[in-house]
Amino acid sequence: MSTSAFVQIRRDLHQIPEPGFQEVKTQRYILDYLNSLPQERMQIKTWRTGVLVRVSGTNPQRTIAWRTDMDGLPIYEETSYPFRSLHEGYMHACGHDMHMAIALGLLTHFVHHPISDDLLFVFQPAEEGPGGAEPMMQSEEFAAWRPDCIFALHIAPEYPVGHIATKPGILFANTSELFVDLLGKGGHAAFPHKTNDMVVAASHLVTQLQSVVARNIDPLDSAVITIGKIVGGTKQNIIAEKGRLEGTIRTFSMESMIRVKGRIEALVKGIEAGFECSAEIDYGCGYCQVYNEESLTEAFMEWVQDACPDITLIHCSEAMTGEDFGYFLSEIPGFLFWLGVNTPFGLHHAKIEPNEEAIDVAIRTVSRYFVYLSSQPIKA
Ligand SMILES: CC(=O)N[C@@H](CCC[C@H](N)C(=O)O)C(=O)O
Repeated sequence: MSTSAFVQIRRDLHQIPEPGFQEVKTQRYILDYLNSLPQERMQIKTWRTGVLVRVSGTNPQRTIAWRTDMDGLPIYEETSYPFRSLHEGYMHACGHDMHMAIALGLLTHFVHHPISDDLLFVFQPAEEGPGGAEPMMQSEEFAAWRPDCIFALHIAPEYPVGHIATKPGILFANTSELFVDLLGKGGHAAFPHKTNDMVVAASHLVTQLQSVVARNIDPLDSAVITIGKIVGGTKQNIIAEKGRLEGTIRTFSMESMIRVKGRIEALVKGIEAGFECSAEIDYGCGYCQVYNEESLTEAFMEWVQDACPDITLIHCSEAMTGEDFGYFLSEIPGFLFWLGVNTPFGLHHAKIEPNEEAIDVAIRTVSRYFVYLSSQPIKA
């Protein structure tokens, strides 16, 4: 199959972004594509809206896994693409369409050119939330095919095509979603003294939250609190009875995560007292850090340096991004790397247009890496 076929696959998938655990059309698309391939070496299972595909090797000593995420984001697309999202209000703005096309490209390559080891392709739902990796790992379907090592990539808008960036050890942060619901007393805009205004309370809370990272976390450690959504009120002359903040917390250490949550809880109590309202905190889903297994990552970086003259390797720093791929890495050795896609708009931006040439770069590099890895003795 030619490279442009996987660009077309990416475009097809780009048009049908779906929220976590609702990737029904995406799963159907993947299954239909798999049906078009020679079946002899493949075993296929579904798990919820995910797909697991085992490609048998010629003389397997181990199982090497490749994981892609599948879900889209609630964003109104603003790209210049003729193949824009057909699902209004949803967009593949985090590159999962690129990731899936790359995974299908790799899978197709190995169906036609098997290596000695078995391969497992993991199409995992709900990376953006509520998190598909952890329950998928606990599933019977995954357990029956549990791999010996696992790898993944994530597109990186800031790096040129042909650049790969990673590092041993921690690459992405621990995350926790954050939802705060405030309940006060609504009323007429002209009589604020008879109400408890939750727009004002929510505004104070957003401002106070800015002090947590600045004043409660060791400056040599890192943490982020982002409030990405604030909801409150119904009309310009009605005082809002309810307010809601939706955000996310990122930390490198679990100690900082506990500290941040403790401070948020204290500030929310202060808001309850100060604004005579009640509040509820919900931490939604949380992901553990992405920790790249040191020896495999170092060996991969050396291999890229020595064997891939077409690739520029970047030794990057860790980032405050989250990824539930961290759950796989908490039990199975492997790593994640950034793949340069050279676009001025960042991840989660309505205008992001990753350079599709990166699809071929990734298929070429990872397929060569798996051939290399499969030729290496298994370490005791
Ligand atoms: C790669 C990436 O952008 N991942 C997401 C993961 C989000 C997890 C969860 N919904 C949260 O917001 O905490 C990210 O935002 O880093």
